[in-house]
Amino acid sequence: MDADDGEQLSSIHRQDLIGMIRNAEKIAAQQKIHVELMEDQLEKLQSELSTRGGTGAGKQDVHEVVPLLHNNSVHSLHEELSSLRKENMSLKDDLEALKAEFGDVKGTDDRVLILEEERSSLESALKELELKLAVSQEDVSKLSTLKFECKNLWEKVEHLQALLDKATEQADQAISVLQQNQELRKKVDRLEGSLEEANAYKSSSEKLQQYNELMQQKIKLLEERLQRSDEEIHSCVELYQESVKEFQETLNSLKEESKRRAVDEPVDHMPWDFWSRLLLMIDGWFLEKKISTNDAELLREMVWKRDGSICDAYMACKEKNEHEAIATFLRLTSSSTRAGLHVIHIAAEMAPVAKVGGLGDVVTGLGKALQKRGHLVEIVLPKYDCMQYECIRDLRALDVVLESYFDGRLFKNKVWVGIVEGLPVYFIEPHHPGNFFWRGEVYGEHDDFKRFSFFSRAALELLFQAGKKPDIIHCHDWQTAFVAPLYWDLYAPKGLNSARICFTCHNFEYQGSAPASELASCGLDVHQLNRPDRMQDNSAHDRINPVKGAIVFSNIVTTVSPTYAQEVRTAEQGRGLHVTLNSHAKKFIGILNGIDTDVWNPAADTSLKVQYSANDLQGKAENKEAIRRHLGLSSADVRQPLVGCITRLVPQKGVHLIRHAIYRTMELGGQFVLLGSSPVPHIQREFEEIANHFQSHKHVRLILKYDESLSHLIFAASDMFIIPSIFEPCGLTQMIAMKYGSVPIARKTGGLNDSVFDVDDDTIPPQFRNGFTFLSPDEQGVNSALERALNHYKNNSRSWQELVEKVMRIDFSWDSSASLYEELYEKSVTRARSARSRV
Ligand SMILES: Nc1ncnc2c1ncn2[C@@H]1O[C@H](COP(=O)(O)OP(=O)(O)O)[C@@H](O)[C@H]1O
Repeated sequence: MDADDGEQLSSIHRQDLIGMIRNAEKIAAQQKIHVELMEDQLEKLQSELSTRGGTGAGKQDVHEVVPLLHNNSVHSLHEELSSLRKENMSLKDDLEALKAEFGDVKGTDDRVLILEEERSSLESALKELELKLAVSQEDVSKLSTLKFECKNLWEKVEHLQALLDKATEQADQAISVLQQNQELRKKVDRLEGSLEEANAYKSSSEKLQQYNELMQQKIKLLEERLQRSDEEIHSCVELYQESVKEFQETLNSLKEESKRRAVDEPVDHMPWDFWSRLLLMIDGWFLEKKISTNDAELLREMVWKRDGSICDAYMACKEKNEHEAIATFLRLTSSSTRAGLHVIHIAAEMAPVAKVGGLGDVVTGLGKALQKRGHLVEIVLPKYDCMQYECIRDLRALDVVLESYFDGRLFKNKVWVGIVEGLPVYFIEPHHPGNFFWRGEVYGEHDDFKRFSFFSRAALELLFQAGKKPDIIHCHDWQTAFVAPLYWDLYAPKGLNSARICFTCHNFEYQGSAPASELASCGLDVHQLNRPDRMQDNSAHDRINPVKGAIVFSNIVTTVSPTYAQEVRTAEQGRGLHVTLNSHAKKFIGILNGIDTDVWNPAADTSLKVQYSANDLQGKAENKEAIRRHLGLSSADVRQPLVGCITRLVPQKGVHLIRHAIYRTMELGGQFVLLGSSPVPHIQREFEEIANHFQSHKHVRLILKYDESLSHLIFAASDMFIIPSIFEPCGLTQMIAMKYGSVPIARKTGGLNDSVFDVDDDTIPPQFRNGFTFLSPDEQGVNSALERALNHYKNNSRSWQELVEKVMRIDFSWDSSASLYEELYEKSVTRARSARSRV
């Protein structure tokens, strides 16, 4: 509107100015004409005057009149003229000024044009704004409907929230009911267990009663017989005297025979390495087709019996070439008798060459213990790139190619032999493009299922092609669980049928289940095996479960402690397999692991600063001092208790309770050393932060790595050892700790419950009490045991020392556990033999 006004004003002003100019010009023109007319009149008058002045007489008059006239009119004319001129001049000036003003007006015109353009652009912008206004008005109307809807929704949400609150309340009630149910379930399970035991006890006491009656009858008979024989005795005395003579003669002949037998006694002075080397040499000859199956079998048995003649033969041909050596050995292949069982372990771990956890310790410890008891024990392992090769003696590749089936074709394998801890070991190196055991790790690869199903099949193929006739094939954990179905489905029909299968599950948390189709790669029939009573996973029907397969297909199923064997038969700890275990309960048993006392013996442990024993504990104190110095901990107080912990840092081990124990020990005035590492990144990070926090602390140190020799030092140096596991199938560290005089503080679960008994528990016979235990897996639980232990240590040093000596003397060797395995093996083999002979 302003622009319009301006424009209007300026156009009026302009027109006025033009009008004024035009008027001025008109007036100027008229004035000019007027001036010209006046000038013409003036000229005419002048010429008239000059004419009149020429006549004489008359001139005087005229001169008199004319000058008057002339003077007046000319003067007025002049005045008129000059005023006209002035007027004209001022008009000209005005004209000039008007022209200048006109020029300004023209400039104004241009500005007006620009303003005009601006106005039109403003106009279009205005239109746009109007449009937008219209749109936003529409939006506003929509918004108000939305607001309305929103309000409605809000009311509904509030209503739902109320319902949710109600539902949560009900769910809480349901959970508490569920928990009560679980408690009840547990109680029922326990009662069932007790009932079973009571039944067993009842039946055995009934048998005992029958037996007593029988015995009494027998005693009666014997008494009668005794009376009769009294009478006979007299007559016999004579005979006896005669017999004495005869006996003397027999005795002499027996002495002779015993002398002869002594020559055939097993050679005990040769180390196990020697016998294993002999065995591998014979197997090598057989696989390289240099000796026959029969000869190999006979020679193996001689080695197995530690026969003196085969030892002599080896000594005799030490310097000879292979051909002569074979000839010497073949001369020995005369008749021989069987001594013990032939046991072959197929496993993914073996300490110390390929150890990740307790499984490795079991394979070696049990293997050595069985070997000592007179059984022939062999181990089959994958040939990992990351093995401790320095722990293998006489490692060599056999000149033979072992072909085994996988994914529809045959793959070549290289077979290596070597001796580990005195045991003969076969290492299988697959020539498969997957480079299965060339990963720098034992486990944790994306294709573990493939890697270990391949290995299980190749291991059986090796036994088959080597013509072995084992009594027991013992497989471990899900990695070699495939052996059980492979043996019965594929190898027993081929002729490798002498064996019973024993499967040991070291931890039911790891079951290796996979999509069913993956089972076909190793040659198993998916269709036949993916069934609820065979290998089908109990919670996912399109998956197969190798551990379940081994439970179903093995003759003996064991786990690593009696308490864990009970625990895994419940829904909570069986991880889905409790149903399977319960339906195969007859062949399922828990046997507590032992520890390898050749490796874990403070009196002979070369990793220690000073060796020591229960009879002389001075060395233990020196090791404590040494580790404090080594780790930069304070040594100011010799009596300050040191708590140790060596573990994989995984949830099973109660990592949050370990963390709590570190801080609580510090508060109670103790020192804490943790050695451990975690495959779980966030746990590893969390402990790295704690380690950094205590980096230069005087009383706490965390070493986050795997370090075998440091572990020996910590066991020896610590006064107490904490194991707050959430669940623990067996656990070895509590036993190792005790062997080294470190008193265990442990949660009552699995194998810990079978090996650690509380010093304050009156229900346990005093001779078995050996540590501090707690039941509830929480901080209060840890505190209660930790505080009791530290108080005992501080306030009763005499009694503490007695406790240390006592725990060091407990026998945790493999001897008793190996004898239980031996018994299981023998029973199973005997059953199979009698079944075969019946057929
Ligand atoms: N960081 C470590 N460094 C050295 N040895 C370790 C470490 N962590 C665990 N170990 C050893 O591994 C074995 C653990 O066996 P066990 O107690 O049965 O637990 P798991 O088999 O569940 O790991 C023990 O011999 C223990 O000394």
